[in-house]
Amino acid sequence: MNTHFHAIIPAGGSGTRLWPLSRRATPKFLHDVLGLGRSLIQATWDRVAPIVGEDRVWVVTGESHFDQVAEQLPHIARAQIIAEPSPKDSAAAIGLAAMIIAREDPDAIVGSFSADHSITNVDEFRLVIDQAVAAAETGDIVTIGIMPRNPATAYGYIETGELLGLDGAPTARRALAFAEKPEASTARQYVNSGRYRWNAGMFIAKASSLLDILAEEDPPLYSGLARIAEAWDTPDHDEVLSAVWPGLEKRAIDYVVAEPAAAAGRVIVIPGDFGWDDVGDFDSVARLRQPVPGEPRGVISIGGNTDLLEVDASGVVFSEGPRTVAIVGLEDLVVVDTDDVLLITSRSHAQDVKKAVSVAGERGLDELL
Ligand SMILES: Nc1nc2c(ncn2[C@@H]2O[C@H](COP(=O)(O)OP(=O)(O)O[C@H]3O[C@H](CO)[C@@H](O)[C@H](O)[C@@H]3O)[C@@H](O)[C@H]2O)c(=O)[nH]1
Repeated sequence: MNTHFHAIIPAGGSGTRLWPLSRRATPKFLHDVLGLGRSLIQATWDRVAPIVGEDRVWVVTGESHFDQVAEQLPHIARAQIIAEPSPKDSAAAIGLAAMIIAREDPDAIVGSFSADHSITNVDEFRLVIDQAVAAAETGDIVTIGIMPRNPATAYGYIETGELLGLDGAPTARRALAFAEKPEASTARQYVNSGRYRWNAGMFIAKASSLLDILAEEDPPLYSGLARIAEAWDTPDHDEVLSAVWPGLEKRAIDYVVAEPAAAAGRVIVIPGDFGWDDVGDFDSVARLRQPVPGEPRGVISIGGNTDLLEVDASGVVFSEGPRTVAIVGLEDLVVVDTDDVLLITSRSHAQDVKKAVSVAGERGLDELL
């Protein structure tokens, strides 16, 4: 075990495509979306804590989710749950954690692992992360590239270049560029070329390298975070945080660190094929719950004490209540039954659920968001 390797789990995405299960007050990472008996953030902890050691796992989350995270992860030190006053996207979240870690451990290597992903082959994941840590010793930013299964438009793509022949990381390649969420036709070209991989949103790097790039690319964000990190364990914590945080720009780590580093030839990609999925929508939930890939079974029921009456039907039902749900003669249906919202859609429209959330927002139905 590399005793300088720390895991950062950013837990802040809104998960609107999994609404009304995922809400502002209880985002998707707090739910047992996959029916594993563990929420997505607990499953993330289960994967990364054995790799880095329990005392080197850090979570960055909204202030309002602090208690729920602490309750779900009883083995994390409360000082390692970094609470944000408001969402400022992944660059601020990961940057602040990296600064706080680097103050304690200047030789730290940090790896960011989303709180809401699914990985089915954990042994292979571990081997790939071991390679990533070895590659990070070069001082470059290391990312994981997943072999695309289809021309998805919900992911970023990484253009891969030559094999680097690194010690401890035999499959490492140079990453030439990132392309965030391309159009469908561009995504098809990428997949057909065989040179592109999905960006799994994992970045492994020396904290000092990551922070140097952040400082160069976005000086105001860097200096704001540096002020906060400096005051983190001091009596000035609250005052500095509330003075500086609201003014920070919302930017994703992909734009602030990964893309400029790739342009400077400083990103390494490790190919990873370990059953990765970002559990982005109900279609992916239904797929992940299939016992046999590609073979749909009847209706999958998750949560609650729901009795399910299914006749010639398939799809996925989430229910928080005791009501019986009957589905007759419908294929690939998605039903989510909560106290105040009933969502009915199909797996093929799963991406559009976020539009319902926008409509609810426009109508001022904030209590439903
Ligand atoms: N703490 C905190 N975390 C945040 C915030 N915003 C985003 N995050 C976290 O940062 C990670 C990525 O953010 P997303 O907003 O979910 O990114 P995305 O649109 O899915 O795209 C990224 O991930 C894809 C893979 O899932 C990539 O394919 C894509 O290129 C990109 O890296 C997630 O773990 C999310 O919880 C925030 O304000 N605060």
